[in-house]
Amino acid sequence: MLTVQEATVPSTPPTSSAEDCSIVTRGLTKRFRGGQVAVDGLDLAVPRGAVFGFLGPNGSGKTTTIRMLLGLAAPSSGSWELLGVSMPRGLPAVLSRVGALVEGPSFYPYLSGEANLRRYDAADPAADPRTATARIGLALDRVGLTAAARKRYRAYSLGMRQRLAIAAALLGPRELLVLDEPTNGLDPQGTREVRALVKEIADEGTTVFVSSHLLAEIEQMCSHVAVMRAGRLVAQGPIAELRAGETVRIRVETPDTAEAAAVLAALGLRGVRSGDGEAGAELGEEAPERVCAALVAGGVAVRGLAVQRPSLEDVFVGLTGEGFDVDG
Ligand SMILES: Nc1ncnc2c1ncn2[C@@H]1O[C@H](COP(=O)(O)OP(=O)(O)OP(=O)(O)O)[C@@H](O)[C@H]1O
Repeated sequence: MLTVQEATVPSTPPTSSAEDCSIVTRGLTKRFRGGQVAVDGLDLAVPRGAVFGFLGPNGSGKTTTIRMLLGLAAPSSGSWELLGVSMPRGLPAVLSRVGALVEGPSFYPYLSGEANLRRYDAADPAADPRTATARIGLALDRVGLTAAARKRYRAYSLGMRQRLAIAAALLGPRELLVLDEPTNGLDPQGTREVRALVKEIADEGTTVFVSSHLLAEIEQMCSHVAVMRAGRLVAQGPIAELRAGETVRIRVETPDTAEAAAVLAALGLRGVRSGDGEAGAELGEEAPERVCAALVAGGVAVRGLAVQRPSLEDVFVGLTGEGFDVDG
């Protein structure tokens, strides 16, 4: 279920039932001491098994929300559930089922990846030292670092470093993985590695909640998205549903613009436009190859034909009436 909310209108709770969700928030709000409202009445519903993109420009409240979800910051008002358990009371019971990468763990450059994980695990009072070796081996395997386990951390590439940080969040079996801007500061190769890893982890059945200020990244990685702006939720839902409302257009490059427009109109296509060496229309249910055949049969010299799908950014602009002003 896609919900779109005006930044100025109080948000309505999403309709997904709480049992089907790994994260639910109701009216979650954080007001800092100076009076600044960083998160304002947030109603999130993160379905189990989703790769849920939490998207918003820098300063829109993503980290503050994640910190509240994990019990690292106290909300000013509102409530939330993780894995169906009411928080913050249930935190001790639930946290071992939740892996998180928020303020990236600091690793020792002179120790190997494996030794770093060993230290990290030893610092967790909830982790059983008797199973440490097996769990560390499994976590390294999951992030594809088994071969580099004995290599010193300082010799790791940026992507390997971030994968090790994710391994640290996977030192036990997790039902939910929360990643705050996991590709921040990575080169394109590292970004690809992390993106592929997130997909693999999700394929194994773990719900992944991942924040980013990069729309393209969320688009490539996630099944669902929530968009934040200035502490408020602007839209949330499955990306496929966001896309379902989009208008796909067909564009013909031709010197015969008037004739092309006539053929498009004769096919019953809506929104026909022509001029400046091209003609176009909304594709609707029509197949592009049929449009092409009709143009050629109609004597139109077709120099180029393109099906234009709006980017997710265009969809958001259409939904919210505003641009999505983010870096990258
Ligand atoms: N401890 C704090 N005290 C006062 N204001 C804060 C505090 N932490 C965050 N803020 C403010 O709250 C707002 C939301 O910040 P937050 O870090 O949650 O945003 P974000 O979307 O995660 O951005 P970024 O990607 O830059 O971290 C910002 O305006 C920020 O300056």
